[in-house]
Amino acid sequence: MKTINVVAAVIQHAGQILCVQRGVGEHAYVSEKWEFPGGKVEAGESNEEALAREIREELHLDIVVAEFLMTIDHTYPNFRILLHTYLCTAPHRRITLTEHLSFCWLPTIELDTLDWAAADLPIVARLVSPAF
Ligand SMILES: Nc1nc2c([nH]c(=O)n2[C@H]2C[C@H](O)[C@@H](COP(=O)(O)OP(=O)(O)OP(=O)(O)O)O2)c(=O)[nH]1
Repeated sequence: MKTINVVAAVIQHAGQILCVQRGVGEHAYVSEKWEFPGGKVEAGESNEEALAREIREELHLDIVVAEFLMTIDHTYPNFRILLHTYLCTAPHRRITLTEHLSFCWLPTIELDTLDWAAADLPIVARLVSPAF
C-alpha cells in the first residue's frame, strides 16, 4: 500500500483555529470532510517549506510555522498517510479559498463539532484536551 507524507497547519489567530472543508473527491472517506490546510510534501522540500508553500497556494496566506505538534500514522482503505502537524500563526484572517468548499475559524473547544477526516481525529482530540 502506498504511503504519503502530508503536512497540515493548525493556524491560530486571535484564539481561533482555521478549519477548511475538502471538496468532493475520488475517495469518499475524505470527500467533504474537514481538515487542517496543507498537502503533500514534494521531493527536496522540508516539512516547514512544504507547509508554507501549500498555505500560500491554497489560501493566499503567509503563515509562520511555529512548532511541531504531532505525526499521525493512519491507514485509509487505499493508502497510508503520515500526517505531520504543526502549530502555525497568521498575521491576519483574510484568506482566499482556491481548492476548498468552505472554511471557518473556531475556538479550540468547538473543534470537535465538525465532521473531520479520520486521520485528523487524534489531532482534534489533542487540541480540545485540557492539557493543550
Ligand atoms: N491537507 C490535509 N490533507 C489531509 C488531512 N487529513 C487527511 O486525511 N488528509 C488527506 C487528504 C488527502 O488524501 C491527502 C492530502 O493530499 P492533498 O491535500 O494534496 O489533496 P489532494 O489529494 O486533493 O491532492 P492531489 O492528489 O490532487 O495532488 O491527505 C489534513 O488535515 N490536511
